[in-house]
Amino acid sequence: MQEHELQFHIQCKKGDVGRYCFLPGDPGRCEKIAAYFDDPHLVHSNREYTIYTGTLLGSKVSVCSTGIGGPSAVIAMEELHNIGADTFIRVGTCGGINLKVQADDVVIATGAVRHEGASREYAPIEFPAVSDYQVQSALVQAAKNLGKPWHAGVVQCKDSFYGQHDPKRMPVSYELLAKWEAWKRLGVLASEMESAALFCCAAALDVRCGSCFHVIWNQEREAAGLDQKESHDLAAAIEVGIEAVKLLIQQDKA
Ligand SMILES: O=P(O)(O)O[C@H]1O[C@H](CO)[C@@H](O)[C@H]1O
Ligand SMILES: O=c1cc[nH]c(=O)[nH]1
Repeated sequence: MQEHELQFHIQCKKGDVGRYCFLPGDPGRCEKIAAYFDDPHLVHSNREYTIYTGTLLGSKVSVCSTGIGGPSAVIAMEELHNIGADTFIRVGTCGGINLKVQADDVVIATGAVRHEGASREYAPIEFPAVSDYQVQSALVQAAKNLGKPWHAGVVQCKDSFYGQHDPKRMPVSYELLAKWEAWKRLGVLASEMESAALFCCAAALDVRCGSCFHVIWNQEREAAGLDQKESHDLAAAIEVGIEAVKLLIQQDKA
């Protein structure tokens, strides 16, 4: 598809989006992220894809929601890349796994477990789903600059939200429970759904991608009787993402 044509799913064309794109799952998060831009405007909304564009430090930036799961996330990345985007930051939510990860913390992904399907159509399973080093470093620096509680490490991605939260009821519980135990023993920080596919798609397209997350809860802390906290205020994760893009814009200009 040509860059001047409307992209099939996001219904945008070259000029509509910036080089830097935020990728939340929830379309309702786009307006909240765009509120941090200078001169934000709604570009288009189609299916799960809602797109706003504005500027940060004078550079054009956009936010495009991706919906839930890898397949729709990589469609967004492919089509945004077709029309000029080359730097992506997923600002998502996750559920903690590692006991040190608490509700309201910010998790920054260094890599993602590929327990999902979409990444397999980009890279053989031996290939690691890792975030871009520059984006990852900018996210860590941003969390430090803003004084937010943060953790950097591996996140787990899967295709079934209820396979994470109610694995015993699934016919393949033997596999889900055994692998979940492995993620715990390997120190995996948290569970979400899109980064593995996005990181592999980014490698295939030769673009930069990183992820940061708001921790909603931690089912392992709850199971251990440590707490039952739940938080739905994503402000810290959004602010870390915005600050990271500002750092990247400054580095790219230099
Ligand atoms: O809040 P978002 O960004 O959608 O991210 C997480 O929330 C959804 C599941 O509730 C999945 O998309 C998961 O990755
Ligand atoms: O527990 C959670 C929370 C958000 N997203 C997930 O995929 N899992």
